[in-house]
Amino acid sequence: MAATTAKYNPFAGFTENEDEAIATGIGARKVAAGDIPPITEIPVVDLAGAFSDDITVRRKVAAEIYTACSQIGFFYIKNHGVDLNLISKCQKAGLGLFQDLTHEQKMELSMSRNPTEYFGYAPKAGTMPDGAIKRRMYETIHWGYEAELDPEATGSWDSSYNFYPSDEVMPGFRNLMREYYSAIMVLARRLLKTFALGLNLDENYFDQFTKHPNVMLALNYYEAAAPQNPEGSGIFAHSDLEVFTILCQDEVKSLEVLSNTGAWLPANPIPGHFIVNVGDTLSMWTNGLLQSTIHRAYNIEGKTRLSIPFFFGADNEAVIESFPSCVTEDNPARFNPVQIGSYHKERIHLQYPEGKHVAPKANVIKSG
Ligand SMILES: O=C(O)CCC(=O)C(=O)O
Ligand SMILES: [Fe+2]
Repeated sequence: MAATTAKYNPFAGFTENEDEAIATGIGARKVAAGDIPPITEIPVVDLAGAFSDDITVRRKVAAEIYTACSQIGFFYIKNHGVDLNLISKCQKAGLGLFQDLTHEQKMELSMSRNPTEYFGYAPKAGTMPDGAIKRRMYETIHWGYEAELDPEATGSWDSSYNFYPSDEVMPGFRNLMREYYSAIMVLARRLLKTFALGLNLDENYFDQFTKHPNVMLALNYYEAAAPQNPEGSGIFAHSDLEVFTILCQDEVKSLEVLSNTGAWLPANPIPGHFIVNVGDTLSMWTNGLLQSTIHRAYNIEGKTRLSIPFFFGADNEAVIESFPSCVTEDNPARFNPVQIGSYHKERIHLQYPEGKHVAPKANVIKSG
């Protein structure tokens, strides 16, 4: 076993200690040296070709993404197919949820009321069942998978775990967010095929692990904090746990990505672009070939900020075990296999201990 197996802690997840996150998280493993060039910026990929009917055009984009992911694990995408008008409507409505609803109205949607899943609203600091306070630097709301919103769904699914403000409280909000959810699922399914192509796998290779994916759409709301108080608002250094993340930022600069030089690279918003990053699951599946990179966001520009991350995770019963094609004599298996359902729950629980920690449901797809 390579030395990284002992050092890597798959549950480092969300620690408030940045040095610990960097030392034990899966991110930022390849240090610039020898034939690994120092990374000084996050590449921009034109995704139009990924939707082409021509496989050679699709392969070209896939190769570009593979390079970006093997070096920094983050890339911007343009021509991603999601309507820009829809995005700005969601950003406006999202701000409204945090700014216009009362605390009581938000708490009606609380994650702590969700019987089984970590979906719903979570305030900036959560009170845990044991009375302890969990420090978070942002407010958030999460929604999980609905087969109805997935172009490649293989069945229907109970979606009662998703809490939305009612139409009386926020007219049209639920429909709008679900429209965005559908659009981003189309993009996510396309990205999955593109990752597969870049790895020289069958384009549909990931289908076997993503029949009822652990997908989560979130709105993160960050209050304005003073520059001298970065921990007043933001998100601590971490790597994402899922397969990949598609992040929609507003115009406020905040996100930073840990480069292989040890420097924090700004990942400032570019209008009309999303940022995509590799999560721990994809990094482990590819035996570290693709990088799940540590990132953080301190909101010290003096403005409130809303980001819309979309996390694409795999099926509960799937196992994260390096793909055979990614294990070689030079790169022996680096990670112990983990089952996705329990891994997800344990990692998410670290960040949202007010959610109920019940055993993950098997991904039984209801027919019809
Ligand atoms: O808000 C951001 O820019 C980053 C959010 C993020 O990293 C996360 O939710 O995992
Ligand atoms: Fe993240």
